[in-house]
Amino acid sequence: MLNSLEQNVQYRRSVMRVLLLLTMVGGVIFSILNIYRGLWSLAAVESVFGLFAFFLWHRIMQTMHLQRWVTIYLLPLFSAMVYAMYVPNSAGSIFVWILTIPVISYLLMGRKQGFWVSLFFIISGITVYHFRFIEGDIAINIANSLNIIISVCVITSLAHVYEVNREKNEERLLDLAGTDKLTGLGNRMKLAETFTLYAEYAKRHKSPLAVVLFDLDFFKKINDQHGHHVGDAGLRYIANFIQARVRKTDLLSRFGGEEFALLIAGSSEVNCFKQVDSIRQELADTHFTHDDITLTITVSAGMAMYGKDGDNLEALLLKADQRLYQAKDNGRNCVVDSNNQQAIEATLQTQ
Ligand SMILES: Nc1nc2c(ncn2[C@@H]2O[C@H](COP(=O)(O)OP(=O)(O)OP(=O)(O)O)[C@@H](O)[C@H]2O)c(=O)[nH]1
Repeated sequence: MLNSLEQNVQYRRSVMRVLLLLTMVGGVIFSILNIYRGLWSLAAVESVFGLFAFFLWHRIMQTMHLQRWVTIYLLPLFSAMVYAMYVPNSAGSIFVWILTIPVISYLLMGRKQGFWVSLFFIISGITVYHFRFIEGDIAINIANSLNIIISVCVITSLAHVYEVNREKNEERLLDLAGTDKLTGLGNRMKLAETFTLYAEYAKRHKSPLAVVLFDLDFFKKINDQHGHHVGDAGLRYIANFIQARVRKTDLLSRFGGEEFALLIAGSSEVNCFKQVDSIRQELADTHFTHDDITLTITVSAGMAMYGKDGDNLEALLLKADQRLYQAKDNGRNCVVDSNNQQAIEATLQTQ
């Protein structure tokens, strides 16, 4: 599953590909036409853009610096559109290309940059158009100017509204893709995305980051004895219970069937252990009631620390999972971290 950043990049790569193809075809056709008309400078600019588009054709699908290439390509392209109107003997119909600027810049640069780039080149385009093509009858000039300004406003507004809605829909879809339906918590995708950000921060600031795996004890019994709907309610109850006892910056996600993963950022190992253990203890002391059935649900947990136990999510989850299994072997309803791991191993061996 793609994260939000990658999703946006893929979409822009496809739009850029279409633009490059059109520029290559347009570059060839218009440079031949302009050579024929004796507009050498314009023909040279168009040929250069055709070649530039050809150069970018494969690169744009692989580059890590997509936005940089988009900017390097679009700013001279829009300048060339304005320049094409300025060249003596060029056709007034070139102005229709100016109308494509808001659509192209919103699609490729997003809402904010797209707006400013559109504004700058549209104003430049209109100014050059008036300077080159508007003369004679005042009434016709006013009508021409109004036509141009209104059509530019319509296209820019539509591009703006489209991009705002597209961004919102994309955000909503990614939100849904990262949410577990039963509990409303984040899922594995959300966990992986958040871990990437938190790990980057932890590395840079040398601050602690813990990965905790919780697993409900004897959960199968609850399903078997009281039905799946009670099991589901139990999962929601545990999700809310833990969520209410962690900080807003901690991320609780549903990792699998009856497993939850918790990322705790900025707390030392000792403090994380205390926090997780107090959640476990409080849960064991609390009753859960659903459909007149009252139960006590307990959890076992395994904890791993970024840096000490690994520097990627897979390694940390593996370590936390091993400790979770030790907690299960140790009789359940307990938390295992690197500090009590050896003591537990020793106890288990002497048994
Ligand atoms: N109600 C419900 N049950 C689920 C869901 N996902 C997984 N389960 C159940 O969770 C249970 C997990 O059982 P086990 O893996 O045997 O673990 P356990 O019974 O909790 O025992 P220990 O983990 O060893 O303490 C299975 O019965 C699954 O059907 C879910 O979304 N809803």
